[in-house]
Amino acid sequence: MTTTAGARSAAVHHEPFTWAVVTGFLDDELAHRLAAEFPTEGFRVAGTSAKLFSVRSLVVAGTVHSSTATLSPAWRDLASWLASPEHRRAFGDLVGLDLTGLRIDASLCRYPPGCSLAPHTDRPVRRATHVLYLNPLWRPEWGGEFRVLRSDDVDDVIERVLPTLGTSVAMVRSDRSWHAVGEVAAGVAVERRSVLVHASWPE
Ligand SMILES: O=C(O)CCC(=O)C(=O)O
Ligand SMILES: [Fe+2]
Repeated sequence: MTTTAGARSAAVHHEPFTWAVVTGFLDDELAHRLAAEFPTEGFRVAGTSAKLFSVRSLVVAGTVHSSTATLSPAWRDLASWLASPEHRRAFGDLVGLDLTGLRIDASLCRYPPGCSLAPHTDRPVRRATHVLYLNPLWRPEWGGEFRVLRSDDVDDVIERVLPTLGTSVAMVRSDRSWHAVGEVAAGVAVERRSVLVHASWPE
């Protein structure tokens, strides 16, 4: 599995919580293959907003989910790598944490047009989150941007990150880790695709 060991990460910010926009976490060729082979079957609906997004498990509590057997080789390899000690270290390096002993979960996400995610900090069981975007082309007017927020106000924005292939966002959960996803514009012909990776406190 070819991943990029030294992700081309921008600065890690520590205010008002620890977050970073990371580029090149996955090798370019692999990222393009994953985007081209992004599955569209086997998802379940999730979320609480009017327009729901859908998710599909890749890794559950450090174990590759059985349903990945139906995915392409590139996606099966990604799932194995996400469940590996090498990935745990790479993820920990992004956010400056030792993730030893934490639970790792990963899932695929699809946001259809009209879908958004209201400001939230993630649940306290989360220790750190890494969201990798799988959209080869994304225009700013399509919305769907990740918003790093200063508060629970959706317009109190520190940074907007377009969900383009090769970009990802890593953050450490805290009571101040406010973030949101802008609404994917109604009428765009694409959906917003991502892989959501969590390190959680053991239950
Ligand atoms: O998709 C994103 O950019 C962020 C998703 C998120 O914050 C979440 O699912 O908790
Ligand atoms: Fe979140």
